[in-house]
Amino acid sequence: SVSPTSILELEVIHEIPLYRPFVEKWAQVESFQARPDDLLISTYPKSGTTWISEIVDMIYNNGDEEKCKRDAIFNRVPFMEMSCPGLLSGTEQLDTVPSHRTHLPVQLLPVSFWEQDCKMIYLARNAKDVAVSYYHFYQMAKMHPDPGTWDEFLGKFMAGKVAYGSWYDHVKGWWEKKKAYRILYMFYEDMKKDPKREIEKVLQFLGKDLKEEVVNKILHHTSFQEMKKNPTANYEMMPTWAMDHSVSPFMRKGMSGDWKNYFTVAQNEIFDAHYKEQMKGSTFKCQMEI
Ligand SMILES: Nc1ncnc2c1ncn2[C@@H]1O[C@H](COP(=O)(O)OS(=O)(=O)O)[C@@H](OP(=O)(O)O)[C@H]1O
Repeated sequence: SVSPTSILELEVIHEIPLYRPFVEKWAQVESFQARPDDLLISTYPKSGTTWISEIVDMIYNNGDEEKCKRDAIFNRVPFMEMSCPGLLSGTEQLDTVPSHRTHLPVQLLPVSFWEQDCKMIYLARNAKDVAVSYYHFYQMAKMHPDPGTWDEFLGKFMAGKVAYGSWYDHVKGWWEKKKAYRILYMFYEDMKKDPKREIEKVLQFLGKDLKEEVVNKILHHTSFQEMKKNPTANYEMMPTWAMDHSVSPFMRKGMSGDWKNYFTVAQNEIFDAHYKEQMKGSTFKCQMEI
């Protein structure tokens, strides 16, 4: 039988596969006017966007947890290119907030962000864990086409035939841009290893000085365990027609190295060879586990 999700297909815009409703409202994204003091959080999907967004909101609110529970994370740090019938689009929300998030590759980012020289935080996560997390997300978030089997999905991921295209091009594109723009390039694996140090890097980048007890509060509030049970951080405030947490929770495992539970030995060998080829010539380095 054909499930409603399996009849959805991605559109392609400037060679990047993307959700149809986003593409239909593309003109609004392209013409978006960033302000010089806007902060942009940029990631390939499933790389820890929600985690770094919660950290940034806690920093802006000086570690006040109650203030950070004022609304769902997807409204506190709006998703720039998001458009979905029945929900406020990202560009409609952006005027009222200091920080935005995007999954766009560099070539699709509205030019105003470059022109205004906005500060940007890019967060990368190793490709294998991203693929596993994305596979689960494809199943629970209803705007996706049917991912097929894990093996089929992994093939699509490697070929860049998933929403937002190639992980390899995405991380490399932003890696190059950081040479010329104000980009703090972070890694999910570093955040898992030493979250306090990484929060301090963000503070420094934003020119914020907070007392150690406040930093410790941010650390606690943004841990996986706390965010998983926090309805304003765990996406349970999304309507169930958009996300079904009973299929797979948005806050799934929050660990590094879960790919080992999914990749077969053969898949891993093929993946490693392909990875080497794709990342050839780049100085980008990422830990596959911690
Ligand atoms: N606090 C914290 N600590 C560690 N890990 C965390 C945290 N918050 C979210 N996550 C994990 O991040 C994955 C979701 O990524 P994104 O937020 O980028 O998803 S999205 O692209 O915005 O849909 C998803 O990863 P997986 O668990 O591997 O699926 C989340 O569990």
